[in-house]
Amino acid sequence: MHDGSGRIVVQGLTKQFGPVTAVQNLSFTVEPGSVTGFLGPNGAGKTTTLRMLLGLVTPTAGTGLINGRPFHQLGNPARVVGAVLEAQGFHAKRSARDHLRVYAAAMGVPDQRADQVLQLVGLGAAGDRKAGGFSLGMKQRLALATALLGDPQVLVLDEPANGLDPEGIAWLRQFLQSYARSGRTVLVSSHLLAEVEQTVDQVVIVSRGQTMYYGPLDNLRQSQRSRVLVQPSDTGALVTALQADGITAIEQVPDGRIAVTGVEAKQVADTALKAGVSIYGIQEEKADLEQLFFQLTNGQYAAPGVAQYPPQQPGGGSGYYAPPPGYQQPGYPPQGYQQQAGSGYYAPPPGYQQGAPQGTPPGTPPGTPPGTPPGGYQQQPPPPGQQQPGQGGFGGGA
Ligand SMILES: Nc1ncnc2c1ncn2[C@@H]1O[C@H](COP(=O)(O)OP(=O)(O)OP(=O)(O)O)[C@@H](O)[C@H]1O
Repeated sequence: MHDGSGRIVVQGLTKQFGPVTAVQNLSFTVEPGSVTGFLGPNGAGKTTTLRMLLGLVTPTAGTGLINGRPFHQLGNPARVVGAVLEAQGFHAKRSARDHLRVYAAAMGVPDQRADQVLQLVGLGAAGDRKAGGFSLGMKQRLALATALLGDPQVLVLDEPANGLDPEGIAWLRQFLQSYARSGRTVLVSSHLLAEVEQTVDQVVIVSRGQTMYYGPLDNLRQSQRSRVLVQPSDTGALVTALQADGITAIEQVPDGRIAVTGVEAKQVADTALKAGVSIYGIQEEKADLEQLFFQLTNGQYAAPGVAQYPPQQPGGGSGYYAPPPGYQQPGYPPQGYQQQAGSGYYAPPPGYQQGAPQGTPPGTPPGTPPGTPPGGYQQQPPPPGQQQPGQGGFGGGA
């Protein structure tokens, strides 16, 4: 019926709702044994993608496969895929245990499994309580318990941290990681990078229905480029001197300082000294991951207090303003990621790809060295020793 690989393959998925392109040519692969974060701001197309993957929405184009099959060809899909799209739909007057027993019967697993999954999600003491009286966080846990009933090989969760308190979020992190470490596949969406940052092995970052980054979070982290903020006695003279030294990624920040990207403070200070320019203040600054996420998803430079300037015109005018690292003009493809040397200032962060062209799905495995060019992303061959459904020992099985 299916290949038992536990792999999710999204290939060229597209969904058009009338004039709205909710998802556009999205491609990625989620391997077993890993947690993949599916990240993007509100309206980016995450839920629509998950709904297509789970057979709830018909794609306009492309495919979403689990174990090599579309969802509706999985046979007893609840035994293969556990999914939570929203923590709703509980009968308010039914106890958590009874709710789970109804689902257990429908998918052919024994009643006792209800108590097992209640324990698993930390609701062991709340089994007799009516779901209608549950907090949002408890409903999230109950929804997760429902998804776990069939001891599925693949977990697909849409914003599972919504409504969870910090302790609940910490618990969820640990839970998802151990689930993946047992050889299962976990795909979890969020609009907050910080929420999943400590959990995920790789991320698919989407914006306006398109892939903005796909790869290990570490690669994105290592792509952060520092810049030097400097307060010179003579801005024009320092800029000229820097340019003469071949340093062209320079911008002005609103407080009057200039920001120089891709160099160390010492280099800027040495150039200033050579040019007879005094330095009144100098500081190295590193963009954090959250800023990179904003850049990728909003097309805006998110650092507070930093103005956006048009790209430098070769040889033209005052000509020393350049966009900050990673800056993207609104629209697509983003303009901020261009070649590093020569005409442009910015390299794409490792893993960045332009719209995931159909037929060449990316598939960089965790651990790919930083700096791997987008062209290096290829679909991975099946890893050896794939877990078969029902194996893996997490949660005891049904
Ligand atoms: N059934 C529908 N009919 C029309 N438009 C839709 C439908 N479902 C989603 N959309 C639109 O598709 C786009 C993507 O929505 P989607 O819910 O997939 O985004 P999302 O990333 O999950 O956002 P959120 O984090 O807010 O849930 C939005 O512009 C949304 O309005």
